[in-house]
Amino acid sequence: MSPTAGTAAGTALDVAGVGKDFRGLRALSDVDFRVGEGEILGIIGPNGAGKTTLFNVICGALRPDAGRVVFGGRDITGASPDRIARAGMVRTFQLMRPFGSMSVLENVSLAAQHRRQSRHGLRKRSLDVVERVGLGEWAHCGATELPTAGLKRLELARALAMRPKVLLLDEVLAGLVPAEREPVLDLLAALREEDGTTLLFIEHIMAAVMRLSDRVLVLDQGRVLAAGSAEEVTSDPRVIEAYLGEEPGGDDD
Ligand SMILES: Nc1ncnc2c1ncn2[C@@H]1O[C@H](COP(=O)(O)OP(=O)(O)OP(=O)(O)O)[C@@H](O)[C@H]1O
Repeated sequence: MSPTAGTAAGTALDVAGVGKDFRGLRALSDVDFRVGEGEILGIIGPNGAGKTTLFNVICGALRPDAGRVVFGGRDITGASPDRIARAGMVRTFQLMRPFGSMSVLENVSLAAQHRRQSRHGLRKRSLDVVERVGLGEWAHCGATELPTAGLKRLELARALAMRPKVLLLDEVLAGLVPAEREPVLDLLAALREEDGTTLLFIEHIMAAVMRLSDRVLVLDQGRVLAAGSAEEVTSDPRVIEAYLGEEPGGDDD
């Protein structure tokens, strides 16, 4: 990871001209955007728009064919996911993959080991995070005993245990009923308010996008179709045609 000149102060993430092809299929094309420190960016777009591919490129799971990714002033294009996570950019996955033979706390501790800390510090950090996501009562239960909402919280806890500066959330609300979504949204808002965490979140549930985002990026066919406040993008006729028109509101997606 080499320092990159010219990154504006206060920019957490700079994605510049990113392109990605899968055997001739253009999944991302010239994607450009910046995220400020402590900003919350919602990412929306139709199925296949390239949202998850974008996360994979940012987090090092995929190497882009063009462009670069600069995190905290350092060019991380092509760095390994592990190295990027250690540097403080962490993602959650749409499909949760906890270690079923381990307890909730053990799963979180394992993630916490990514950041160097004492044994005592590690246990304390893991317990704090388990409490924070509301899984305190489940700490010593097997991870596979958790209901869907609990698995989502565990996925979030594992990411938080790595003390992210930038957190990328891939449909963290999917599969939750509205009453289960509220505490997760409150937690995400608190992460920014209390910890200053920068958040990027892919989401189909527009009520959540409207509530949480400072800014919204709309992807369509691998390109940035629009970017702006939630109000701006949701009233943009191109966005309505490409995405919102097909599934208005999306509250129970
Ligand atoms: N590993 C891969 N190999 C080949 N094609 C891929 C691969 N990953 C994604 N794609 C294709 O790239 C395009 C973008 O997919 P991606 O999963 O990034 O979209 P998305 O916006 O996240 O969609 P969804 O909302 O359905 O999750 C799609 O056409 C998809 O089929």
